[in-house]
Amino acid sequence: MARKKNRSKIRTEFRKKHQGRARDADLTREFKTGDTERLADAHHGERVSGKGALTRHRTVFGDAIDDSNAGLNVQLDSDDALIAGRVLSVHGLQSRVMGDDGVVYSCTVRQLLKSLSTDQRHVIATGDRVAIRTADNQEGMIERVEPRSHVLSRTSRGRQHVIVANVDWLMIVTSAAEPGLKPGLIDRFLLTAEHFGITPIICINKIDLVDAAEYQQLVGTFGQLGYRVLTCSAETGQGIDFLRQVIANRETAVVGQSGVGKSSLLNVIEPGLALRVSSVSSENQKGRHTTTAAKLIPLSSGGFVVDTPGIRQFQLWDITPGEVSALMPDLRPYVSGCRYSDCLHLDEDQCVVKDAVADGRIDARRYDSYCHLLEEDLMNKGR
Ligand SMILES: Nc1nc2c(ncn2[C@@H]2O[C@H](COP(=O)(O)OP(=O)(O)OP(=O)(O)O)[C@@H](O)[C@H]2O)c(=O)[nH]1
Ligand SMILES: [Zn+2]
Repeated sequence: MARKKNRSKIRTEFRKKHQGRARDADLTREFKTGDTERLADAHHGERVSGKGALTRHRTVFGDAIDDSNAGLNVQLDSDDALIAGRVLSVHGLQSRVMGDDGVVYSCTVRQLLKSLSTDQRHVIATGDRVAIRTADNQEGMIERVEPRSHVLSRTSRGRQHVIVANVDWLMIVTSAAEPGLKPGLIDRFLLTAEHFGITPIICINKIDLVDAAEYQQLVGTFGQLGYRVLTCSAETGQGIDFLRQVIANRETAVVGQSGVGKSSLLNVIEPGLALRVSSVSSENQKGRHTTTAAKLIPLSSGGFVVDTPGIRQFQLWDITPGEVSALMPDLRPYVSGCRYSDCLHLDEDQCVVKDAVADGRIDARRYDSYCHLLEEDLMNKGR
């Protein structure tokens, strides 16, 4: 009996050991024969092919080796350890990466990654989650880019240009007064959020300047559509604790018209940031999105905000007229009932959306906003 037990134990141990070796052998074979690297990369999420000397193959596949293989990792040289980090900003071939150790490293990009053929103009985007190999001097090399979740991007000459990657929230800042609230602008930013699959939060700032009751109906309309709306004041501090909680441990892109108080809000959310607050906006930021790079700002509560001129005015770059109604949760349920499958719900016959507006099932202001957007912005594009 004792012998039996022993044998089964030995078999189990042998199997474990053997499986470990097989896995190791597979990895080694892949790279030793490896003039073609097949980083059909569980990490990068893209099929990749290219050439390169892969002396550090175990590191590349580091996460793919499961715990039962921990023994293999122990044998690695200590300098083979990669640090996870977030790309704070990209400047040409250099990126600033905040490592999980809290240190900001100036990083280059590994040659193999640079040579990857992707749809993006740059392999690395602000907000990317990366694995870096570091040296003592706060310099490093980006070895791996993790798959991106939501991105804000725009298409330029047929190529997707990622402005910022891995964004959770789109914080749409408006002001109750000075400048007065523009619901149509909120609608546009909501479409942007819907288009990119990013959760919007509508912040009505400068609530100290008005009677909050004025906005109850508007807040109600957005709330009924399932959007989160909050009123706040950077001046009095109203709503700030809540806002701080909402964005803690998230990545939040901040958008909104000039002068609504974006910098002021961020300064009270994160004392010490000292973002410039301007009483009058003198800068015309139109078109600046083409040149202004996004920057991630770490928050002490965890998470990051992205606040750059290029993102602030960010809206509707890649949305076509036909897509808009599907991005509006109040119009969406009706669109399939229209007579024409390509109905734009403007002047067409037997339009179910227009019927729903006529009998109050769709808010008339929202429909108005939809018409304005299509007729004045999207259908005039390029004129
Ligand atoms: N009364 C009041 N004034 C505010 C509030 N928040 C900001 N302001 C004022 O509004 C003005 C504009 O604030 P900013 O924070 O610079 O606005 P911004 O949205 O960052 O503007 P840009 O940088 O031009 O995009 C400043 O004079 C602020 O002091 C608020 O909650 N209440
Ligand atoms: Zn229609």
